[in-house]
Amino acid sequence: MVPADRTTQDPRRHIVVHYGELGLKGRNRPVFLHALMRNLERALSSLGEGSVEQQSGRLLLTAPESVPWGELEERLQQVFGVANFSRCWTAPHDLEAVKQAVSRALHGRSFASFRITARRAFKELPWGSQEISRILGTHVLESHATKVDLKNPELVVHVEVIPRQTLIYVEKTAGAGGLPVGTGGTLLGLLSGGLDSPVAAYRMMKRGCQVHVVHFHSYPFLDRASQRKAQTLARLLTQHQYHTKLCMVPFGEVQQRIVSAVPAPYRVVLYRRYMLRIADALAQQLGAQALVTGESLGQVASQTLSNLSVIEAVSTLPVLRPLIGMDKAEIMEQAEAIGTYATSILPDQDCCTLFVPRRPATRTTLPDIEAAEQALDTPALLQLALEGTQWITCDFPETPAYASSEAALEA
Ligand SMILES: Nc1ncnc2c1ncn2[C@@H]1O[C@H](COP(=O)(O)OP(=O)(O)OP(=O)(O)O)[C@@H](O)[C@H]1O
Repeated sequence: MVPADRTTQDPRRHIVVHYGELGLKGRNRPVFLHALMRNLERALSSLGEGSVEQQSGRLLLTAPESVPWGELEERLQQVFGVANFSRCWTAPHDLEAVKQAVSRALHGRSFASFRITARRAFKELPWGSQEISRILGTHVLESHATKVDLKNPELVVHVEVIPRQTLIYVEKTAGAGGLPVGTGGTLLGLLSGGLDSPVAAYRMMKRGCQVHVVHFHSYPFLDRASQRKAQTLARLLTQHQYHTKLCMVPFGEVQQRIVSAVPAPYRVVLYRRYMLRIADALAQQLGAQALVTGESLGQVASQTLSNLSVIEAVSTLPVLRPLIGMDKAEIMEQAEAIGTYATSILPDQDCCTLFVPRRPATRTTLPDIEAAEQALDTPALLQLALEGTQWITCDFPETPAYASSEAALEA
């Protein structure tokens, strides 16, 4: 069977992108559209010369014909703000040309039944939607052994008449939904090597935020496994936002001081409070407006309501917890769907497994915890961690700078 696109003389692939929630944005819509167009350009930037153009409530993309459709599909499915997209064929406002474009779109396909769905975003033409459907329906019946089925067709031929041309497409691929990254502000996500925090970061990216990430590790007390996982996870997340800063914070020394000065049941809450203090300072440097964690109510001892409020009391920024009401099974399902599951379940020793007490306190109070912290020199601990922080930049498509920072970590 000859692939459909071989018959066209046009050396470019055309793609029509429909956006969902963005269309409801009223007078702010241009800002959201601009961000979506910029993100689509970035997503396709390494695939050769192409273009992204806005036309009448949809976006039209071109890419070199040599790029396999599967590769384009994979890239476009990662762009937030896209409701669906389709490979399309274009024709001028001329019915004979439209018929030819329909033939090109259907070339090599066999289907038992079909329907034409015509829409006009441009009404200054003599033919209406019904007439277009009738003429093109007859054309398809003449060229294919098939029948019309308006209710349950095997194939839907979409025809959209827009001001400068007519678009024809037959298959829609669902997009990622959400809002374009860059429209919701900047956040700093606390990224462990585990299952929950990458999902939390993803959910905020889907709402249009740029999420930089911070990972706390206990090297050289523990090996580098958690750092490698955090780096792989940051790289996976970068496919959706194109640029991520990953801060690697040495935390082992801080933990040792906590262990030596504070009653064992309080350790985990104190670890978290110091993580948030450090993250808060890094967020200020990054211009981030809030922190994000993968906490979910009741999942472990540090995630009871009383402990969560004692922990967040140290942050000057809002602490967002997009997974707070989700079950572990739901989070795991999401991790699978976004491609982080396989990395998250790789064995590692998270820094918080170091010196974990047998019976962590599940109901701490702020006065008790603040009294316990009196035994610690908090500014000195923060300085120690911040001075040792390593900054890694992840870009998508990947750059040599990323490869070199990764090599440095391996050393
Ligand atoms: N080593 C770490 N580096 C960065 N953030 C961390 C680290 N450990 C924990 N966190 C943050 O604290 C949250 C709660 O961690 P905790 O270990 O209590 O729960 P968890 O359910 O195992 O989370 P996760 O699956 O994300 O590791 C994490 O979701 C993450 O946002």
